[in-house]
Amino acid sequence: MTDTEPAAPVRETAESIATMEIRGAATIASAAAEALAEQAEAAAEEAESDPAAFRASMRGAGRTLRETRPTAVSLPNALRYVLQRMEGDTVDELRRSVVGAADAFVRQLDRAQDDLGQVGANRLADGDTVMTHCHSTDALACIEAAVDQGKSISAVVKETRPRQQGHITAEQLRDAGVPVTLIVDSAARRYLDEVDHVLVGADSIAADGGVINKIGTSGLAVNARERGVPIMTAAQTIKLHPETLTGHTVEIEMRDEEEVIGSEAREEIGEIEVENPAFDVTPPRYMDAIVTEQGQFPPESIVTLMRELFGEGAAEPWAEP
Ligand SMILES: O=P(O)(O)OC[C@H]1O[C@H](OP(=O)(O)O)[C@H](O)[C@@H]1O
Repeated sequence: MTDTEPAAPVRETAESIATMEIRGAATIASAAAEALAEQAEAAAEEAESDPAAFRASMRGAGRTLRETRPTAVSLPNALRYVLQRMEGDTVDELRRSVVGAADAFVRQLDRAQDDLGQVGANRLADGDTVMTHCHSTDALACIEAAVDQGKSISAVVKETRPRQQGHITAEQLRDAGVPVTLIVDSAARRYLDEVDHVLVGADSIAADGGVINKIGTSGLAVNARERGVPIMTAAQTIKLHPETLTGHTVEIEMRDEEEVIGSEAREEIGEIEVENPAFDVTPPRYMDAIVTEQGQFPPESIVTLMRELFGEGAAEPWAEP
């Protein structure tokens, strides 16, 4: 480990996030916090009695993790939570503060998901069918809580091209005892007449209530509105994007074309332009509710909660001083 190179656990976590072996906004946040805790242990040995070296090493790890994927704000919010709580005069004090903050962050994340699951479950009635998009642990928490409340829930699960995270959703819902019908994305509108709710997660929520989620969410939301089917986003407050309070937009990740068109098909078709945006923005007017651990909000009012939680702005404690 050198000044610029973080310890192995951070490098491995960063690589796994970039390749989407670790994916899903909440899971990414929790993996990043845990990697910082491991970095703190390694840096404490390396830095011995040099607090400045320890701090520099933690900032470097933060930068490596931050650079993996751009859209899910839960990642920088996790790094902020942990690194802003790094305090102490000695390396050992600094180490303990980082490990403690990372641990508190992960516990808070789990609790928030349980709490928002209860709120989301209250919106679902016994006998309801829910349509899902992609794979969101926050969204699944709502269905699982409804099932725990004794409600009978069925699901229509969109496969979610190009990475087909819908398969994970289908498997997990089936294992939770929820009858599942898997459909291709383009069949969604046809099935909207058969569902009572659309339920999606979020990677980021903007100050105007726009929901940034897996590509295809905005089209689904417009169709749901046209069919009169309510659509909700399940999102812990770590998905609130503080930079949008000051007018910044959320960067949409563009992924490799290989996810859209494999090498064989590419060879057959020949030269052709391919684009692969991973996310899109659903305007607040097409979303009925944002369900968080602090209750449900009309999208347009989420800015109030955002100011309360992130009003001090979007610090970058991983930046070089
Ligand atoms: O935090 P949870 O609710 O688990 O997931 C939130 C969102 O993260 C995922 O992104 P990706 O699959 O990492 O690109 C999906 O867009 C999902 O809706």
